[in-house]
Amino acid sequence: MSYEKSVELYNEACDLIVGGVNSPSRSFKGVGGGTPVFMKEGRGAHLFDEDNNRYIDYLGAYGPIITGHGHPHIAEAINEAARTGTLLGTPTKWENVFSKKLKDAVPSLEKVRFVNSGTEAVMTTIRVARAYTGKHKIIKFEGCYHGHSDLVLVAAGSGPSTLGSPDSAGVTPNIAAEVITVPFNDIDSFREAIDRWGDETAAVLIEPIVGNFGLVEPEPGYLEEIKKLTHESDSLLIFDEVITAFRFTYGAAQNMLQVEPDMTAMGKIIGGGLPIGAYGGRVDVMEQVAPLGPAYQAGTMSGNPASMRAGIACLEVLEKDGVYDTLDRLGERLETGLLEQAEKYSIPVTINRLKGMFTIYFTDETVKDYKGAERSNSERFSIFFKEMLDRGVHLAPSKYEAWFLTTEHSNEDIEDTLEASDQAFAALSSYIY
Ligand SMILES: Cc1ncc(COP(=O)(O)O)c(C=O)c1O
Ligand SMILES: NCC(=O)CCC(=O)O
Repeated sequence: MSYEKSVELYNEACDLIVGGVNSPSRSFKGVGGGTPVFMKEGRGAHLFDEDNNRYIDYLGAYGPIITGHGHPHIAEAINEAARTGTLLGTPTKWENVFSKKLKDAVPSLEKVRFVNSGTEAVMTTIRVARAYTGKHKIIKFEGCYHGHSDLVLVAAGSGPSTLGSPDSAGVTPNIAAEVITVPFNDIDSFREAIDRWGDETAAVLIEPIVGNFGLVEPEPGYLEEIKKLTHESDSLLIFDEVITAFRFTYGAAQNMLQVEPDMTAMGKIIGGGLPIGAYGGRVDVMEQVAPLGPAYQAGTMSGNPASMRAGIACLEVLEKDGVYDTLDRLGERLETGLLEQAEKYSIPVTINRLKGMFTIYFTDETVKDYKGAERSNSERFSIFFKEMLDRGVHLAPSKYEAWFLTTEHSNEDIEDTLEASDQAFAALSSYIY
């Protein structure tokens, strides 16, 4: 495949934009370097780059694009918002319509607030928890990523881990000292942390199903025990469902897992591809927020009609019968095919999958925490990634991310992907053996 135009654009971008990208996850540093592909169009399950190469897309823009690129129902909602005012600076009925839709799907959201990104949503839940409890520290889990606000850039997975800096520079030691980190799926470590720090802990912040050191599910009973211990120490439980909300079911992961947090942060899918974040939870906790309470949070762009209407339209697509079963069926076919091929070429892999989201780890061990994901083979992932890209399959350029299926992937896309992966595994085995 020729990437001439991407190379040209990337060189130009490097002169103009720091690192040539507007989010570090988009650089190819995590896969040994190279030129990120410049896309000019997305259509359904496919992307088209500036050199007119076509890709089957499994990046899904890092998760939001669950209904495929340019979905007509969402496009129509955005067009309508463009015609009638993208930003009015007053309340609009769309905020009510959308809040009600979210609340109906996720009952723990007694009250909500819309913001503009997952980062903002999580950042604010922490502030609100501090206001409510009068305590300062938070407990988070190693390798979970919660956006780029200061407090959560400690032991962060995803982009920070990919670039080898899970603890960001520029976060002051005082702030870092407010964060206690424990390994995911290890209840004894959590118990020790809460025994030691519970009296000072405002909130326990967790991805109930992890998406940032690949996809990792909680072990049975783990979240229930976390919730019990958190409440025993008069701290609040916050679920970061920025990736997981509306990913596996029409609702949040908490609906499936049957564990309700005190507050939830959301983003990605609920914006239908436009910038969005939302947080919500128990009414007595949420009433800490201005103008009712003393915790300040605001936003010029918050609740803008375009994001609201795109989000509502996206949920209207997702609430149709059979959407999540289809994602599951396509995911299962891919998982089975990839495992068969890996075995054929004697390449040890582990796949963690839930419905239409999965991660392939180049390791023979079960991956249940960040350390396990970290031990998986980076070099093999990088080779596989590039071989797939060259064959028109677009994945996230990091072993810590996931593949995301959309409602627009067809059986043919899956079979074409498996044809490409068979060749990618063959090429990889020639590097190894
Ligand atoms: C679980 C989780 N929380 C928060 C964020 C931050 O969201 P955003 O990139 O919209 O700020 C992300 C982004 O990937 C995420 O995966
Ligand atoms: N899983 C982590 C992300 O999706 C981050 C995307 C970005 O920061 O560009």
